[in-house]
Amino acid sequence: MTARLQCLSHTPLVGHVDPAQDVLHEVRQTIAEARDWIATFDPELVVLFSPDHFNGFFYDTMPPFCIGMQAHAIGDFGTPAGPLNVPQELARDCVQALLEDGVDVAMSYTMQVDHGFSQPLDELLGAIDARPVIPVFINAVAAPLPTFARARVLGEAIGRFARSLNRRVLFVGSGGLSHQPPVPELATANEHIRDRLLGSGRNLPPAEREARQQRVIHAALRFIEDQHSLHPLNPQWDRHFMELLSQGRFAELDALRNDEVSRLAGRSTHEVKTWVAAFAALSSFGAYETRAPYYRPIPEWIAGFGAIGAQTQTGVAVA
Ligand SMILES: O=C(O)CCc1cccc(O)c1O
Ligand SMILES: [Fe+2]
Repeated sequence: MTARLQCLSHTPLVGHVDPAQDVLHEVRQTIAEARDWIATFDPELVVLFSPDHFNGFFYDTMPPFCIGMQAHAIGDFGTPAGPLNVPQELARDCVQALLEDGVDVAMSYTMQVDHGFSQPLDELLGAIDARPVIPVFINAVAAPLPTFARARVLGEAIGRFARSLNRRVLFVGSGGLSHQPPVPELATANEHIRDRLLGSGRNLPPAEREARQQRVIHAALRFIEDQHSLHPLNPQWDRHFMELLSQGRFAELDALRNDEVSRLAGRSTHEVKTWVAAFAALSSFGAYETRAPYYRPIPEWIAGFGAIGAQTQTGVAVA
């Protein structure tokens, strides 16, 4: 009964607006090393926690959390498109176990996902369908948002389910850290954007998809020149957050307030709830130790960019 964890920032700007060669190299090394570490573990099941960016989930019915029984990546920004390898029976068992455990989640048999899911699968496992994966969506952009405490509760319950399987399980958290790319908000949206956020954005016409991507690319180019053109990255907050996770300080993570986090580190920082859920899941297997922490603010990617691995402590029996 063993489990590992890998958390990793994502950014669709890779290959569109890249940092200097040495930074790029450093990030590639970090990811390559994590990929090898995962391959050595040879996980039989992956549980991937990720947000969405109004590509698969909209305000027509926006769940705080949703588990996919089947999922399809749209391939935004040139990320891999196509079906994920979701073990449907197992995903269904997971939903049932959560409901019986007192954690209500939504489910989807037609889950549409974006770079938040496809990028870590591709980078860490080699392809989006390389290994069986249960995709777990956490709403990180459509206010009002779930709390940090509920992300922790969700993670712990998924961890208990995973532990009952007696398989090698890898938990992955995708997104963060501090950042605020130009993701629209319902409160300030014009009529057209509002319509898109309410659900008509599910399958954007190609020209509008392209315009949307160009908007993000241009925001990144501008952000390199002026780091106040978007909410500034906050390395200090990011490092503190990674420290809390490393040390398993879940009470302090629970106490993080959504409005405060948005104010300090940017609205999309809520993506880090995927990290909280992943670490909470691992904590259900017992005490853990972290490995290979990486952090660097990368304005080219509009991201406080981080990575960290963790595994249950060797020699510590799980009760
Ligand atoms: O799809 C979008 O509009 C947002 C893209 C995006 C940009 C930078 C960092 C991210 O984490 C991210 O998701
Ligand atoms: Fe994101």
